[in-house]
Amino acid sequence: MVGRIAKTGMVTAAGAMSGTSLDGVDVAVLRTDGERIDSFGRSAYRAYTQAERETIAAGFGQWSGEAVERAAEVVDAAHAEILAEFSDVDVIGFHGQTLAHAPRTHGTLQVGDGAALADAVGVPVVWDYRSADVSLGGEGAPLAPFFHHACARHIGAEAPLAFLNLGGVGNLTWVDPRIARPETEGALLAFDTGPANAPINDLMQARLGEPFDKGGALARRGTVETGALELFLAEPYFARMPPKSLDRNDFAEMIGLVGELSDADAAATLTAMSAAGVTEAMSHCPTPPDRVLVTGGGRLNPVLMEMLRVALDCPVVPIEDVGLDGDMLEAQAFGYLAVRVARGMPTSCASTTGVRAAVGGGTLSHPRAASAT
Ligand SMILES: Nc1ncnc2c1ncn2[C@@H]1O[C@H](COP(=O)(O)OP(=O)(O)OP(=O)(O)O)[C@@H](O)[C@H]1O
Ligand SMILES: CC(=O)N[C@H]1[C@@H]2OC[C@@H](O2)[C@@H](O)[C@@H]1O[C@H](C)C(=O)O
Repeated sequence: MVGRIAKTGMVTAAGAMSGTSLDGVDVAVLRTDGERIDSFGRSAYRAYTQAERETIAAGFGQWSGEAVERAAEVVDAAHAEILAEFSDVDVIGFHGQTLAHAPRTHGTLQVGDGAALADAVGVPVVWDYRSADVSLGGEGAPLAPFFHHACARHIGAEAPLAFLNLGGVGNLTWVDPRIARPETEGALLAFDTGPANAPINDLMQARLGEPFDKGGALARRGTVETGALELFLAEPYFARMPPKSLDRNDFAEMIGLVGELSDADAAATLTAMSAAGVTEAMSHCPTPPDRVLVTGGGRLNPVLMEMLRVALDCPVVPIEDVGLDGDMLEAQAFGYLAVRVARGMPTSCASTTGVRAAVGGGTLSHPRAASAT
């Protein structure tokens, strides 16, 4: 039936992700049955303009009101534009844009209207991935771990390994690929490691009017201020047992810790903080992973990568080393999860978000014209 998703077999999904660093929208296609990855397909990127970025950023940390509505309009329009080129897929996974995330108190907010997007593109859309998990007591994040598990099996990994996403916020997934189902106890442990690029970007913007520290060039010229690093590591977040998750700006005050330092020393110290969050995280892994596969923009920062290599006891490599796409992994994840949601399969469990029982989070919206047939 037009606009319906086959109940079995491989389907083609496009995932769309707008991450916390607000560079733009990533879209990536894959073929999957919601369990196994068959193949990866084409991808596309739609950058936000500076004006769009500012409109979305004005909504950060807010739960409702005009700034949130304006941000949602920008997110909807950008996604409708880029996804118009993907109307040939069976299902779209639409993450939306996280504006605020406080699972224990307020909940979690990803703006973007998946029902309207389904109508606009003419393809079923899975969206609002995090709310169900939060309403059942989970953190609502991270959600990529079930996909990381599928990736580990796809690349033929035979021993526990870790996926590290270094976006605005960092998140780590420890995977035992020998366990067939991600929701089985012992297959996964996942949580946010701490800030990754967000404080570095904020520093660069505030001090130099640049969006990020390209190639870690500024940090490379600086010296790490160990006093500030120690204060950072005293944050109770690091001692907390996982699962745990963060909002983009939860560590925004870190900029204050480096306020008196030169630009280069401040950049070096914030970069060291990101690496230290990951080092702390490794101590929570059930067994030492045999390697860490790094995804997200932070893998392109050689200073951050060097700090991780010095601190960790196993190889730390960009995820391209195993043939995966570090720019598109999150978009692929939400395409993969869309198929799972459409087929009633779980997308998170106690060891990824802390939710009591495995849950399939996400709303499936069919294009209205198609569902009327
Ligand atoms: N060449 C580079 N050198 C240094 N840093 C880089 C480079 N390229 C990207 N980055 C950093 O990576 C960031 C983008 O990372 P990414 O696209 O993974 O974030 P995101 O997906 O928006 O975040 P999240 O995963 O938290 O939602 C940039 O804002 C920048 O800080
Ligand atoms: C609430 C939210 O949007 N969290 C994001 C953010 O960006 C990285 C980290 O914090 C992770 O928890 C999550 O994104 C990835 C894609 C995830 O859910 O796996």
